[in-house]
Amino acid sequence: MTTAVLSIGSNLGNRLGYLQLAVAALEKRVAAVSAVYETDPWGTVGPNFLNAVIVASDPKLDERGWLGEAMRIEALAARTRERVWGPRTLDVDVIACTREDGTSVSVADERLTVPHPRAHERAFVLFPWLDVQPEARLSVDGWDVSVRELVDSLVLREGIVVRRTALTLSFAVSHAL
Ligand SMILES: Nc1ncnc2c1ncn2[C@@H]1O[C@H](COP(=O)(O)OP(=O)(O)OP(=O)(O)O)[C@@H](O)[C@H]1O
Ligand SMILES: Nc1nc2c(c(=O)[nH]1)N=C(CO)CN2
Repeated sequence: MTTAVLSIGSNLGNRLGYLQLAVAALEKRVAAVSAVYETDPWGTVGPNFLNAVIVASDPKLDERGWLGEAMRIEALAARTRERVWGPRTLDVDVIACTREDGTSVSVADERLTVPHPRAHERAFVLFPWLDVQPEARLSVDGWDVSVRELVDSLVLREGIVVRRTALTLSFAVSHAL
């Protein structure tokens, strides 16, 4: 059993519909879903994104299984990769992964890096993450830091660059996994 923090984003087509597709595709494994945020493109140009964060648990998946799920769900949204960080119907990233005993997964190879190596500098990940795990912590360059502190320092440096919307994503509540 592992629990994953997944970041979802869309800036092409029916953005809210694609985020909802991602939540629905995870079915009863979804434990929590953040608010939906409208965000300026970070590190790229193009249309604004809608972003959110999902917490999901699965008794059978490890971190590589979650990457497989992320890719499966992107394929459901007909995600294409024309250029790096180009507009996309749906992006699903594995931000962090925790084992049943509470320990955090740490891996880095050519296919998968967890925690996600750029999560700590992305307001579009950190703000929604705090909605669903207010006490979340993240390993950054080997240092264990609170996500709230990361958000506070981002706000000091860049100001508020994400906007919480009234849009919502619905999910099936599971009581027994
Ligand atoms: N934690 C992770 N989550 C998702 N993909 C990852 C992760 N670590 C490594 N990858 C690899 O990154 C590859 C490229 O992913 P993708 O094209 O979605 O990048 P991106 O989301 O546009 O950029 P970024 O990784 O900066 O968010 C994937 O094929 C996957 O193998
Ligand atoms: N606002 C925002 N900017 C981005 C996003 C994203 O989801 N939201 N994803 C990126 C590559 O994964 C690059 N830049």
